[in-house]
Amino acid sequence: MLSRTRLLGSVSRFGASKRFASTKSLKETLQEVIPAKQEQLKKLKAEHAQTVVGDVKVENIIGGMRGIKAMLWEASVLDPNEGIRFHGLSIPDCQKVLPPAPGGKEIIAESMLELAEKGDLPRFVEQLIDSFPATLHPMTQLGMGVAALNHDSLFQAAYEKGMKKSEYWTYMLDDCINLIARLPALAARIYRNVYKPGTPLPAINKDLDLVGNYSTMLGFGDNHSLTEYLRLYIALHGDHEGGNASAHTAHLVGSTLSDPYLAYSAALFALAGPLHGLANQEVLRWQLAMQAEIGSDVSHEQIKEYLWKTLKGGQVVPGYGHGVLRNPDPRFIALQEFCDARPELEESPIIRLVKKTYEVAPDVLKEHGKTKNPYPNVDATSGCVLYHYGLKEFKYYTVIFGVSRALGALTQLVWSRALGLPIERPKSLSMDALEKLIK
Ligand SMILES: CC(=O)SCCNC(=O)CCNC(=O)[C@H](O)C(C)(C)COP(=O)(O)OP(=O)(O)OC[C@H]1O[C@@H](n2cnc3c(N)ncnc32)[C@H](O)[C@@H]1OP(=O)(O)O
Ligand SMILES: O=C([O-])CC(=O)C(=O)O
Repeated sequence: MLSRTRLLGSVSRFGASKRFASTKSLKETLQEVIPAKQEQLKKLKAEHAQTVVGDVKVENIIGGMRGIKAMLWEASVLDPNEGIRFHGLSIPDCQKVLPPAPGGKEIIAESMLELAEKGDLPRFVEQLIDSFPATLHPMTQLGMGVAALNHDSLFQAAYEKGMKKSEYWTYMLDDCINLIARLPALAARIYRNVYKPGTPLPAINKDLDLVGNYSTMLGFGDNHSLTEYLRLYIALHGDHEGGNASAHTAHLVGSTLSDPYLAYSAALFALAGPLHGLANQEVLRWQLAMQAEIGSDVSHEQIKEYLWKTLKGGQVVPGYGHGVLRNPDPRFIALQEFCDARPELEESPIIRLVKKTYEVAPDVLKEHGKTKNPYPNVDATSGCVLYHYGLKEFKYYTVIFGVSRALGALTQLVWSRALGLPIERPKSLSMDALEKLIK
């Protein structure tokens, strides 16, 4: 059962306007707010179906659809200069209004959904994960585990029985909550198998928040600093409007009425690319290689040289640049503030190196002259704090991102089904057809 008494942030994330404790379940709250959203969509269709809101240029077609306004996404909107807003709230706003876990200070992603009660994995999924070789990348394991959870999809079962379109969202919501609840056990099992084989996995503690449980199952339950950092990390990575590669993949696959397990599994494989979520693994690998080559106590000049070596080698500087943002990512700033507030992090060699890199990289990238955004994104710093606090296996970092991104991508799947959005199917063109169109 979902909590009837403590629904603050979860209600906010799913789009209701209330930001105070509610006695209603999430489903009851959604039942109340969905009709108004459906009405809003109906009105938009009836009154503005032909209103033009942007142009499509050839550069958009050949440039990965960058800049085209082409998706509905309810939970968050990204401004190129200010960064992400969740239901209108910036990251500092969220830090003011969302509650922490008991005994903690950082905001928690789910803010009180009692997910722990639903968090255990089916035995066959545990066996499946245990059968993978430790050499299989943790993200591959996560995607396969999530896909296998569709064995128990309520949405798929109800579809087979012939549910009505108006009922889609309720089954979708149940599946999405179950998936969010099960992700920590799945992700922690992968970590245990790959990096700590043979160690026991603690049972889920029904009195702990989602991330508190995740941290405990990872074996870091006594590490209060890391647990608090994970809470902030998972809250910040939850959503980044709809067009990013992982969220968009979930949306596309979900639009075929695939169940949320399949849709989110697909999203995870998009997140696993080095230009997207895997960049947090790449950043640490790159910063450690820099440290190994030039040391930790280095000058700006030495870092500049290393940056140029990377660029001249034809590689991207991981953690810098963005498809939409044109300023330093406010998630990067929030994580830097976390570091600045803790003396042990200020002293950490890897964190100092990341910070020093930030002091010179934008100017080097400007001089290099290619990237539209020479500033750091969230991945520039997210891994180094994990590393400092003892979670050193950086091939695992994108799994933590994957636990988080479910919050936004799955929220939208519920909205998409509640609003009856259609299958996604943009028009493609060959180069010949494009040239004909230009003429
Ligand atoms: C959570 C996230 O997903 S945040 C993003 C994480 N990814 C990274 O940090 C990887 C490094 N960054 C990048 O590769 C890019 O900036 C991306 C993928 C994030 C955005 O890509 P785009 O929108 O295509 O960026 P942009 O339009 O600025 O690219 C123009 C050129 O600059 C280059 N460029 C962009 N960022 C960088 C960078 N960090 N280092 C070097 N070159 C860069 C591009 O590769 C491209 O080169 P090309 O013309 O030879 O193809
Ligand atoms: O918005 C993007 O394209 C990439 C990103 O930062 C995210 O998905 O968090």
